[in-house]
Amino acid sequence: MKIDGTSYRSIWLNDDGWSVNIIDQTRLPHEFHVERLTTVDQAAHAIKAMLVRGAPLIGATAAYGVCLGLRADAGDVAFNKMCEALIATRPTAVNLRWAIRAMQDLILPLPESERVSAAYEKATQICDEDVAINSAIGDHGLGVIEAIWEKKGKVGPLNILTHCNAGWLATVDWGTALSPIYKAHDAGIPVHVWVDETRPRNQGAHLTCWELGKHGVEHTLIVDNVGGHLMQHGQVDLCITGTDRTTAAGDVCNKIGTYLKALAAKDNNVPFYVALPGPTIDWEIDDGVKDIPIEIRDSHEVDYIQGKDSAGQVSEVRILPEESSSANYAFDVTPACLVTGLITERGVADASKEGLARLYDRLEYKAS
Ligand SMILES: CSC[C@H]1O[C@H](OP(=O)(O)O)[C@H](O)[C@@H]1O
Repeated sequence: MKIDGTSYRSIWLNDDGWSVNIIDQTRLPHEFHVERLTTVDQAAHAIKAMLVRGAPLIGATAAYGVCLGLRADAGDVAFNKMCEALIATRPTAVNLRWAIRAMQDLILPLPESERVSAAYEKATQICDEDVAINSAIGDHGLGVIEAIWEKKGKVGPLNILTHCNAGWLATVDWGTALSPIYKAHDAGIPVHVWVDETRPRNQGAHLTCWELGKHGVEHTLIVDNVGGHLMQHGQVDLCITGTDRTTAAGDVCNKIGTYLKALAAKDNNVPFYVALPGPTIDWEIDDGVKDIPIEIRDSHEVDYIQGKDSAGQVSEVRILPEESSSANYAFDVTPACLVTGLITERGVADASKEGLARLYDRLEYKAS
């Protein structure tokens, strides 16, 4: 996507052909900083500390992390060790496991002399495929938006609520939940986005607002608990969120608070769509609440909030008493029954085993 007229992806190879550039998302929106990764440990840290985040981008960063690690040591022992270290960075987004498995399937049968070049080719392919997938999600999501816009009598603006950041910063480009919004904006539909700030790391305030602003999309930041009120008063025409892992039965794991938004949407008959790239589907499980590991992150993220003060200095301040403790659950699971539809690169699927199996030619999976 464009930043002040310059096109960027969220991750890209340097001119040296081997080191990897990322946008350090922990510094946005107040500072745009490009971080250069030269080792697998730096890639692992970037994922764990959320310099990069978002399921597809986590997968892409892990794939390039393998490339960087193989440059240092292409032997089996080192390779298996780096794969374990990358997998251990964050437990919920399935793209991380998928990307590492793809690299293992590719690399292990190869002689050491061929591993580095093959890994870079695969990592580049993963990134390019992600961009194509997300653009296609945007096209199919545009159809959903156009239908709701039509039904509304094309009386603007079309109010869309989103949670966290599932924009181009969460992927290599285009984004998932925001891709249909960008396409609708570019098609001249007057979209307005309610942006959940998304405590505790405020990906909505820091990242989604920044992205939408750079693309000229009208938006309003809201605190996380406002969404239900807006829906009760007819101020939300549809919700679109991302997902970090969706089960074969259509249960959706996404940033903490998504489930509550889906409940409010159901109660107010507001369409609740999830933008879902194929690599984010976990075909090995059906029950998301039971089987998806929910990341519990350091309480520091809850206890402190980051911002820029009136002197223009970026710092963080503690928001609770020293003697109080906090809990930091990073994701929750929205059962398929609360999801209106899954917007994928192949089309819009019902949030069901049958819906996904049909769309992904896996009809041998019988609805359980
Ligand atoms: C397209 S994946 C976006 C997804 O990832 C976010 O989680 P995190 O920022 O912790 O990586 C959030 O769940 C978004 O919906």
